[in-house]
Amino acid sequence: MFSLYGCTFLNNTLSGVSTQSSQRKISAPPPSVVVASVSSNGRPVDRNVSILMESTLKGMRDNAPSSSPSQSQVTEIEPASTVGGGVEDVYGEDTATEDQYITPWTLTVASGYPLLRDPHYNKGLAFTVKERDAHFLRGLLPPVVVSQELQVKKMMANMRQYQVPLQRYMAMMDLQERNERLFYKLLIENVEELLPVVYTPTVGEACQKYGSIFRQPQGLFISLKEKGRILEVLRNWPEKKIQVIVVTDGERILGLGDLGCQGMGIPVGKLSLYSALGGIRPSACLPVTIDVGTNNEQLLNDEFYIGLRRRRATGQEYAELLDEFMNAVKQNYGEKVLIQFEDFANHNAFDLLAKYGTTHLVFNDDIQGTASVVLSGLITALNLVGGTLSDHRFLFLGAGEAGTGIAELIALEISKQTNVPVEEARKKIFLVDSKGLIVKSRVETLQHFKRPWAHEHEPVRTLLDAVKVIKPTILIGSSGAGRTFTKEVVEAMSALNEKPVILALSNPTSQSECTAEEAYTWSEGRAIFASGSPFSPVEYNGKFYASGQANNAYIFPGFGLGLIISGAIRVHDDMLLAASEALAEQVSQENLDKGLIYPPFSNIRKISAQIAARVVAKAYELGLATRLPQPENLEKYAESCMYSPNYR
Ligand SMILES: O=C([O-])CC(=O)C(=O)O
Ligand SMILES: [Mg+2]
Repeated sequence: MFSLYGCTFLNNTLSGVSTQSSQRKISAPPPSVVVASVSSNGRPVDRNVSILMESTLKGMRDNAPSSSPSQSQVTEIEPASTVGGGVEDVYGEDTATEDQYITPWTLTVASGYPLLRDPHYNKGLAFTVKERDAHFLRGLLPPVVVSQELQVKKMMANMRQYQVPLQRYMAMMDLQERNERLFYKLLIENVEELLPVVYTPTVGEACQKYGSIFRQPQGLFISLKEKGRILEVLRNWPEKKIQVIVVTDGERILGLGDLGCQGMGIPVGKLSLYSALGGIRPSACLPVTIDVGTNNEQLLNDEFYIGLRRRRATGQEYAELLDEFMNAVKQNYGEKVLIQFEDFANHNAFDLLAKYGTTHLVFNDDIQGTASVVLSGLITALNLVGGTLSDHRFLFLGAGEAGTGIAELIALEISKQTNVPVEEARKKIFLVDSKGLIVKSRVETLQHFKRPWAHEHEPVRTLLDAVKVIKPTILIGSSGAGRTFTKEVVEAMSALNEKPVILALSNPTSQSECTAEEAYTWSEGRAIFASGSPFSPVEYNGKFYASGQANNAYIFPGFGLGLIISGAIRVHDDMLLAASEALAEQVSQENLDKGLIYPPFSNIRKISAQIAARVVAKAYELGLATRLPQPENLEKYAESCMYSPNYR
């Protein structure tokens, strides 16, 4: 028996080793990584073989200390059926299941050329001379050996050459497919510059053009054609130890509407943030797009469209596919896998969250993540505008997932702070939808998630009129409709308030309710402004105004990390409140002096660790954590669990 990177294996004789040209026998000089397997009895390799192989790899890949000398050690692993212990993940859990151990197998090792094509292990020019010899790379690379730091510098210089944002996006995706660690190092070290590339606003354009730019699968596509076979589809994914899934059905991609199957860019982007900002291992992340068709005529007529060419399934057909997916996920990955719902349309998002919130570890980023980020920004804004939350009046444009999600979390916080029932707290919050102010007389025709906001009030048709009669101190845009905070609206807010708080949350930039420049100009520099997508600092009357990015990217990576490392089995609203408070505490006096209500993204890993620590603490307090015993220093613990992109 021997130990490799914390995983214990039994030695045994190997037979039937493959000798394909790209693979070497196990007795060859030091292998780089184990990547392929064949059956010892000549039968074709079946799935169970690769499952164990891949989990084994995960152990090697993710658990290895960076200085581990055993990287070039020859590895012998017993036929799977007799391996007892399974593979421990980073949190010390045995994750392999019985049926992963049934087929006898042997292994071959990849080295040489295929190693340079494997994004998980490729280091490009950073392979040292010793590594080049050990892994049969001599001559395959030019002589120079460079550091990862120099690679980052070169990539950033290249990246800055591209004028068109979508070219930068594609360059980043290429890098992710070529050298994963370099991709994450680049992203982490240049987060403020690259976030708008891999995330909003550019990811929106990427989704719109996904059919044309599609090169490699970056996630799983589960369409109606896979009905009855979703478990099988999940098992086709090469990574087996999944901890976070971001899933969309593409019906409401950012504020861009129904992009069908091309919504895949969103789960891919969100999960790269999970790793870069929240430190979740890339191999533990699974992007999923459920394709039930699209009602987007333009896509249906686009010859490059990559999805099902049919109108959206609804009702039972839709519900059954989703149900099969949710059950298959639990069956395949256990109950502690986090499923993040992303960019579903309102008519499904609330129902899915309610339905699976009691049986799965689920989180809706658009309802809950955005709410937590906005509440945090408002808690911080109180330092600039004075008063407590309950002293303020809130007006929303948009009564969908984000609008009602934020409104509810604000009401919960007010209710907690002032000891009034949440129904009472809701009365300070008004919402306007496409038909005007949501009021009692409309209640019969309202969707269920809008009903708690139907207050006694006379009908009001427009946002401007609503501002005039409600007299809000805080105006929040979450409608997905761009340029709806007009000059008149911002001026009305500024006439009512010395420092109007204006949040234009809709994404991407084209859908923002107003620009930073408009907010500062029309309010004569008095607005406390933040937006979902980033804006550059604005000069007004000789003074520069920077604005914050009120985007759920501040919360979901750390929130998810907290859920995972505590072994949480359910999400609870109190965890969202804890996350909001943790984020608010990260805003410094210096930030506040500049009118910023969010901390800079450059500190995001530290911020995520703080958020995770608070979520972990809350999970234990609520009895929802399963990892025992509770770690002592939660922040240190969270940091110690975070993925590092440095080469080993
Ligand atoms: O993706 C983003 O930037 C924020 C978000 O969840 C959305 O707009 O749907
Ligand atoms: Mg979203």
